Amino acid sequence: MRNTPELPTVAIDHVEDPVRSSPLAVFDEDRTLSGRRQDKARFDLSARPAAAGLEAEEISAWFGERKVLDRVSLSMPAGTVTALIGPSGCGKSTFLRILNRMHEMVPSASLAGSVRLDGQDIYDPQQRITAARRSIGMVFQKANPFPAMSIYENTIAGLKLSGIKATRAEKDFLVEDSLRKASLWDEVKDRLQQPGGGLSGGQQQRLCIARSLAVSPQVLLMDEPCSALDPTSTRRVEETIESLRGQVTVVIVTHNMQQAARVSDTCAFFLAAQNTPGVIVEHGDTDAMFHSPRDQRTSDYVNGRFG
Ligand SMILES: Nc1ncnc2c1ncn2[C@@H]1O[C@H](COP(=O)(O)OP(=O)(O)OP(=O)(O)O)[C@@H](O)[C@H]1O
Repeated sequence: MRNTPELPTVAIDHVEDPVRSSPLAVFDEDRTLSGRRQDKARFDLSARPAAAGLEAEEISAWFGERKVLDRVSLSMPAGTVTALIGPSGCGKSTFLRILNRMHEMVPSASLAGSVRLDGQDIYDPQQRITAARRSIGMVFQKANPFPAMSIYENTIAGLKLSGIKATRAEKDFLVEDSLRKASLWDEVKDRLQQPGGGLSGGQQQRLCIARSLAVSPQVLLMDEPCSALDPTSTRRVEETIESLRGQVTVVIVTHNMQQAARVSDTCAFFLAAQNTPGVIVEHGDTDAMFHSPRDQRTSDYVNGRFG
């Protein structure tokens, strides 16, 4: 990966109204003393959206003049886990960042093609960037909790940034629920007010997953989330992915073939031949990709013969 920015998963673009675009907010009609109507945002757990399918169609990407992806199409069905595999530099992370509009944050970057979330083009000019980023969360290779913020506040940081009001009981519920889903609750339940930066690397990564889950994403993108973790932490993250199946659509970039085989339903093998942009050589059912690939290059890669 190159030096693209590592942002919190809940980056907010202040030009837009973050409350209006939040999937967790409902609006109560309220009247001020002068009789003027005003809407008040409040937290509503029942408003949590279901997993959504992602369809990438004919995606090409450039950094300056250099084309790094060429007409890549991939369907990521709702509630499934898709692994993106392939040698270094073939465009997996670039593709992942295109799925939640992070690629466009790199000044020289451009792209062509479309990404549809439940049929809606996230690049449609009518669509808000913040809405796309909130529905499509991201976890990075390097854990990035807010170090001085408590574990409790870290978990619900997205709620706060969205300006959504929640009662103490609702926040407590969300903190526990998100930390449980991220397989971290038992380890931190007695020290929720301690700083997130005081956790181990593996725990920090799971805290970041909990923070992403707390804003109820429909899709969770994970860019080599275990590459800096020990085997135990890796197993916990994989358990989390397993438990999210059906509830959230997960797309994970991994260099670990055993991990791809363990966690994913479908796999996409990316490859960039010398001086050419990355393409998907083969994609399909993970079992088939590992045991009876159609393309010799896929067979060579999954069996460790190159890359
Ligand atoms: N910010 C950037 N500016 C210029 N070129 C970039 C930038 N980020 C990535 N690239 C280039 O785009 C190509 C694809 O990079 P990308 O990080 O998407 O590949 P990758 O398959 O995820 O690699 P890795 O597995 O090593 O993370 C590479 O040639 C890389 O050098």
